[in-house]
Amino acid sequence: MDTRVCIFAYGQTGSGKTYTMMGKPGRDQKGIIPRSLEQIFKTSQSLESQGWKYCMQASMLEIYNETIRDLLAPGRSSSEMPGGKQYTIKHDSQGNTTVSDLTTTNVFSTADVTSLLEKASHSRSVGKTQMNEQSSRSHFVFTLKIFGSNESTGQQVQGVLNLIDLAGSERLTKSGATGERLKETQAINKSLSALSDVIFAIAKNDDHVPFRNSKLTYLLQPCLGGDSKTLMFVNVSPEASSAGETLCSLRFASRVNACEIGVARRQTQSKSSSDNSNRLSYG
Ligand SMILES: Nc1ncnc2c1ncn2[C@@H]1O[C@H](COP(=O)(O)OP(=O)(O)OP(=O)(O)O)[C@@H](O)[C@H]1O
Repeated sequence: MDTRVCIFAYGQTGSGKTYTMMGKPGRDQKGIIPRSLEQIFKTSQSLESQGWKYCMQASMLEIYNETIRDLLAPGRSSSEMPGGKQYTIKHDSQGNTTVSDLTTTNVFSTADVTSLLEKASHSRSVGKTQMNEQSSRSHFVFTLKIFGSNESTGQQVQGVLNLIDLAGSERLTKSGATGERLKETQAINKSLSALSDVIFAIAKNDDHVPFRNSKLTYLLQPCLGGDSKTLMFVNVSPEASSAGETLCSLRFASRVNACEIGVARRQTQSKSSSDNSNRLSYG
């Protein structure tokens, strides 16, 4: 049985999505990723006394111009040309997702994850826009797979946590994008609108949900809707010059927040787990 969770950071370029998800390493300003991992490791340790043993596997990828890149691949650096391996996404009948050839690393502590995050941040596609000196030009997806087994009761549980730093939503004129940057911005905007199409199709209970319209939505298909839990942070910039973008982001947030897209069911039999959420939470 699987518990699947997605947490997104959405917003205009430079509004603090990466800061929200990663924090500032080394300055004790932790983001959602290190905080979640700390919590997970703490909880797994506290459950040891009840016979639970956990195995955790992390992977990190980015989707840049609709192409998957493995951020933990040996020898990977941001100067590498895109292309090379063609990573393909597969879902099995149980809703387990695999990406072919993607590096998956066993992690045993928060320190392990921190060093992987550092490695991944050096490999991420960044570029300079008028809005942000170090702008993320890709969607970043951190995935933690958790396998738990209880020696005394024989129970087994599985979970998947996806933490996603989306590429910045931005209007072409404002971002100052030309050439490659323009192509990137168009790809980003297209995939963000594919994400909202999927969310709203699930909310409306449409027969067809267009998961296949972008790599991001196809990758996350089993983790969106159904029994899964999804949370979205919307980051906005307080500057007056960003008012137009802020309004767009807030409009998007209020539409998303109005979505009730399913009932998140508790999937584990662990006596200690709480079941206080029966609604997918957006916004
Ligand atoms: N709450 C905050 N406190 C302190 N600094 C912040 C905060 N939010 C953002 N920053 C800083 O603002 C700058 C832009 O933030 P960040 O890179 O997180 O934006 P972003 O939304 O991820 O942008 P992009 O989409 O272009 O990648 C960074 O230098 C970041 O450290």
